[in-house]
Amino acid sequence: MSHYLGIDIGTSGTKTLLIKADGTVVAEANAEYPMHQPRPGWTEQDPEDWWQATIKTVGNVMRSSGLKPADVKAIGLSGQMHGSVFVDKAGKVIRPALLWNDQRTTAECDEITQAAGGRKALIKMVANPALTGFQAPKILWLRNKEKRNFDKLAKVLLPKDDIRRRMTGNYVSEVSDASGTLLLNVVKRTWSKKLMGKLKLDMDLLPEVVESDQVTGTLTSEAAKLLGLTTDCKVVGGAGDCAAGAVGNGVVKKGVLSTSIGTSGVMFVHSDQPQYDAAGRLHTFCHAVNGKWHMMGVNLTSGGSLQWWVDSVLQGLAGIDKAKRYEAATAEAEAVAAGSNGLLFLPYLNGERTPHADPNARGSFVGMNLTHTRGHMTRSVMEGITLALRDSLDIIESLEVPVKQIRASGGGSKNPFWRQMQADVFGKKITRLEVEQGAAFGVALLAAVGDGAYKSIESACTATIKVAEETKPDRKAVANYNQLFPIYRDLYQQLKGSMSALADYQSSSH
Ligand SMILES: Nc1ncnc2c1ncn2[C@@H]1O[C@H](COP(=O)(O)OP(=O)(O)O)[C@@H](O)[C@H]1O
Ligand SMILES: O=C(CO)[C@@H](O)[C@H](O)COP(=O)(O)O
Repeated sequence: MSHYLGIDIGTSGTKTLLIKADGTVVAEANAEYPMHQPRPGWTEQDPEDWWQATIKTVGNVMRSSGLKPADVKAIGLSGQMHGSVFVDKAGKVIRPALLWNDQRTTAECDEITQAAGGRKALIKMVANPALTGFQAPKILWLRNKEKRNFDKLAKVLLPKDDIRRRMTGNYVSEVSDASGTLLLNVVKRTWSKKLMGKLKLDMDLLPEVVESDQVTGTLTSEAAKLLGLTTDCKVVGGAGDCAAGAVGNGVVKKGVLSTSIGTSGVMFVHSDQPQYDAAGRLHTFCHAVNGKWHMMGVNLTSGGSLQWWVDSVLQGLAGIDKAKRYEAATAEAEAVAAGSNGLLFLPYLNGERTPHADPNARGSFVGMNLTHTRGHMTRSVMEGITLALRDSLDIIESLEVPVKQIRASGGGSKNPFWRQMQADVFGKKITRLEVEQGAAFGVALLAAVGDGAYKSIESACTATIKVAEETKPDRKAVANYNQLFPIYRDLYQQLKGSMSALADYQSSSH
C-alpha cells in the first residue's frame, strides 16, 4: 500500500506523521526548537532549525516503520502561518524568520492601510485588514528598518514553503497559507497585483501559488539523500496549520466548526463562499479544499498562556516530568468550582488578534480576593483562554453562520476537563475524533489526494476520520459562564488605556 508523510513545522517543534493510504498512522516523530525573543513583542526562529527537525523526524519515522524509501509516494507540508523567510538570489536565508506572533510592525500596518486607500479598500482587495503578524507588513519592515537586507531580497517565503524549497528546489506556495500574507486576492485565489503595486513591491518577490492538493515538485537528489526517500517522491501544496488542522479534523463542510488550543487558539469555520466580518475581527482565508473558504478567529497566546503559567510561574511544579506538569496543574484547577470564585484572567500576554487586533493588549488577573488559591488561578487562566475562544464563536454566530457541531483539537483539548470547560463556556456539545493528529494528518491526507489515492479532499476525510466521543454542556456551568462572559468582555474595554501605557513602559524599560 502507498504511504504518505505529513510534516507540520509548528512554533514549538516539527511533527512528522507517516500514514497508510487508508489513514492508519504508522509512525510519528517530533523535534523541538527554540523561539527567540530579541525584544519584547519580537519573535524569530532560524529556518535551518526547521529543516534539521524535518530531516530528523522523517529519518525517525522511516526507521521505526521499517518501510523502504520508495514506499513513500508523497509529502504534504503544513506549518505555522504568516512567518517571513527572506531569501537572496543564491537561495540563502538573509536573516532569522519573523513569526506569526511578532508584533513589531504597527507602523507598517498603517502604511499598508494608507497605501491601499483605507481599511475598507484593503479588505476589498485582500479580504482582511492589516494585522501585525501578517507577512506583508514584515516585508515593509525589512524595507524600512533593514534596508541592506531588503536590497539582497529575492523571494519571501512562508515557513513550510521554505521547507518545500529545500526539498524540491521550487518556490511555490498554496492558497490557504498565502491568504495569511495579506497579498492574496482571497476571492480569486491569486496574488493581488493591485496591492503589490500600491505597496511598490516587485511581483517577483512572491512564489507561484497553487491549490493545496496540487503537486509542486519532487525531491531533489540532495534532499532525497538527506531524508532517506527517493527522487520520485512528490511534494503537494499542503496548507497553513489552521486549514491543515481543519482537514485533519474533517472540517470540510458547512456547519462544522473546530476549536484548537495549541500555543495559539483558533476557532475555525468552513464556508462555501468567501464570507466576511465587516469589522475585520475574523480572518477570511481560502480553505485547503479546492474552491472553498473559511473564517477564523485567532488568539495569540491561548495554550501558550497555560504554558507560561505552568512553566514560568508555577515553578513548584518544575520537578515534575514535563508531560505530567499540565495534568498536575489542571487537577488543582478541576478541584475548584466553575467561575474560579470570580477571578478572571485576560490571556493577552503578547497582544491579541481576535477580536481586539491590539499588539499592546496585555494579560491580567482581575477580581482577586483572599479566598483565591493556586487552583483558582490556574482555573481562571484556563477559563480566560476559553472565554477568548467564545469571543470568536460569538462573532461567527452573529454572522448567522450555522453551527451544528464543534470539534475540539490541539494539545489543550486532549484534556477531558478542558473539553468539558469548552462545552460549558460555549454552551454547545463538543466532539472529539478517534485519532486526533491535527495538521500533520491533514496534510498527509492532502498528499494522498495529490497522489490520486482519493478523488477529493472531502472523500479522503469521510474515509479516514471518525468521531470518538461527545461532551455535553452542563446546564448549571453554562449559566455560570453566561453570567461571567459580559464581565470578561467588558474588561478589555476598561483596561485598554492602561494596557497600552504599560506596553509603552515595557518597551522603554527594555
Ligand atoms: N495535559 C494537558 N492539559 C492541558 N493542557 C495541555 C496539556 N498538554 C498540553 N496542553 C496545552 O497544549 C499546548 C500545546 O498544544 P500543541 O497543540 O501541542 O501546541 P503547538 O502545536 O501550538 O505548539 C500547551 O501550551 C498547553 O497549553
Ligand atoms: O497565526 C496563526 C493563525 O493565523 C497561528 O495559528 C500560527 O499558524 C501558529 O500556530 P501554532 O504553532 O500555535 O500551531
